[in-house]
Amino acid sequence: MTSIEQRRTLAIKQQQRVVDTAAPMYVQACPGAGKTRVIVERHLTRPTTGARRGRALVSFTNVACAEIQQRCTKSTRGDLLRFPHFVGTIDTFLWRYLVRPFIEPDRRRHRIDSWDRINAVVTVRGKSHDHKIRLSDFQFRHDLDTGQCTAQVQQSNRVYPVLRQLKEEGLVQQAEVEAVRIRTDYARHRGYVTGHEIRVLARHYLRTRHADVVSLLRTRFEEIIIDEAQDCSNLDLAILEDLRDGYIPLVFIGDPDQAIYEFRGAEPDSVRAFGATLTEPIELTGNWRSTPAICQTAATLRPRRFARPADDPIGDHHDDAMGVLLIRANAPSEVDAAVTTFIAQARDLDIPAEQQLVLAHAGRRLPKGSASSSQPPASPAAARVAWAAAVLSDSPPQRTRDVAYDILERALITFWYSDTDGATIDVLCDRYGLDRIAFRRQAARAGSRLPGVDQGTFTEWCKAANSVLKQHPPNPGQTRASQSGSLRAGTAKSKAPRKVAAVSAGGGAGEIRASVIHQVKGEQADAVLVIVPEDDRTTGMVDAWRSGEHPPEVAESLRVLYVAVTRARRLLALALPDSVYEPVQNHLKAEGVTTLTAET
Ligand SMILES: Nc1ncnc2c1ncn2[C@@H]1O[C@H](COP(=O)(O)OP(=O)(O)OP(=O)(O)O)[C@@H](O)[C@H]1O
Repeated sequence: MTSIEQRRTLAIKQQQRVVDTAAPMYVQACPGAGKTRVIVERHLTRPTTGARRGRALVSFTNVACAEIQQRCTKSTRGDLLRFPHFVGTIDTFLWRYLVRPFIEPDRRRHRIDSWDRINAVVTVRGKSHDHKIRLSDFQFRHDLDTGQCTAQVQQSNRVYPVLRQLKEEGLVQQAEVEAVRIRTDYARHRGYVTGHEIRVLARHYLRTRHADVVSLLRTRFEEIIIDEAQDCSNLDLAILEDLRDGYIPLVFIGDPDQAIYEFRGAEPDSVRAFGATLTEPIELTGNWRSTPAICQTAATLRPRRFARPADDPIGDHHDDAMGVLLIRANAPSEVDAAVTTFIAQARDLDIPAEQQLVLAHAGRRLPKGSASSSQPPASPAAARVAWAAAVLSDSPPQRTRDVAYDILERALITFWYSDTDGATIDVLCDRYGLDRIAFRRQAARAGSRLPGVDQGTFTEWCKAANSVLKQHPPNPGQTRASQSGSLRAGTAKSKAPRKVAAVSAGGGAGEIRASVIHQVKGEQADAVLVIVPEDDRTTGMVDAWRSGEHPPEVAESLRVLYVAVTRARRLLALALPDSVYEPVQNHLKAEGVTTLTAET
């Protein structure tokens, strides 16, 4: 048996190879392999040629970009984040280098990072009332052959209540068709572009002005590193194929087993196939994050056709003998008891609350009252303003603060000028002659004077909030266009404002965090509880897990489970219904995974 030092040396050698090898390169990394560290190291140590030629580090989320930024800054190399380099999201990269320079002068486009920036909402007429879902709650897919766009509601805590109603009334498909219609209208007729349109345009310019696009990129970048490559959609891969064919050096680094955006066309086979056109994969197989039992459990979840030995646990918990905790939880009501058991076990291991994470595939499976505070409610406007007031009183991260100010600014403009949908705050400021910076200051002042969310009913809160808005006219001497922009409690009249705002008390401090799995990609926690629900797919999914043959209808569910399991550093707990409890337990045991049982 090789010693831990030897195993770490091997893993560091693998990482070093990725740092040193010239592009093009395909890197297939296991969970916890330290991809970000390797990418930053490459950026720190490999020179670029020429003062105006840099490296592009492209990722899919702001969180991943922030991590890269933090590490460069920590190494006192903040210069590596600026010109001629690029560190940012794929959306910004495509916009800045493949779209914006080529837009025809007569076709104005306004880039927005989310459809929430123009308050775009999909309305579907229901039996008793209209159902509203934010356009940002849909995922879009582009058919490469026909150019046709389709939409799907994205699972999240905030979308669940309305999604349930739509399902009950058989209106989901209608909502999705309407989402495509609204999106097309905003993009075609008003020139707004978000990630999807940017990709469609990038592909268009790659086809119509291929030589120009490729020449710009080759002059500007030594290489382009694509992090979290498993999230590439079919459209992203088509764009990357064009870049590869233009001899642009690509470093394509990811973990296809963690591909969980199949609807967008992020299919692990396509990601692997594209990677293989660059080079033979360089593998990172050392897991710096998890215990041996967690690495073994992850290995059981990979499809047989890509089976490989469990990744090597080489981090701080490499010799932690803790087994995987199995908890029975049948009815949704038993989930709370499972969480209590999990917390008790985590406490026994001295794992603090902020290192405990409860995960489920869909928001409705999470324990009651555990809604995440980081996203505002979908509607009504008054609930969003209450959310903004509540989160701003708790020193939120910059991104949450920006969303909150955006909501307050919109509330103020709506209060004074009525309808604001379909335009960004910048456009509205232009329209009404407001100084953008002064207006943000005013919205911040109004926000700080909004009533607290812990007293009275929501009707009372709205009344008090309206009088605050009334004291903040955007222009001196302003009169209201109409009364229609006042905040209204709607059906939440007698509810507590905090509940309507969906913000947990104390901003979640000291409380356990719960999330849908899609929202914790790339993160880690000392203790993770994964809730496996009882539904019509559970048995099929567990059968596939046991056999290693993953048919298409459950393959992505198993990858989602894989992502969840691999977030854990020390304690992994699975809450399982009776129907699959024994099969999972037996399977893990047969695969040599130590399990612990707990009755709730
Ligand atoms: N060479 C190393 N020495 C010590 N710790 C390391 C090393 N490489 C990575 N780590 C640590 O391992 C942990 C996992 O790294 P990271 O989060 O970058 O993994 P990842 O490859 O992005 O995983 P995933 O895809 O599962 O999110 C981090 O805490 C990181 O600091």
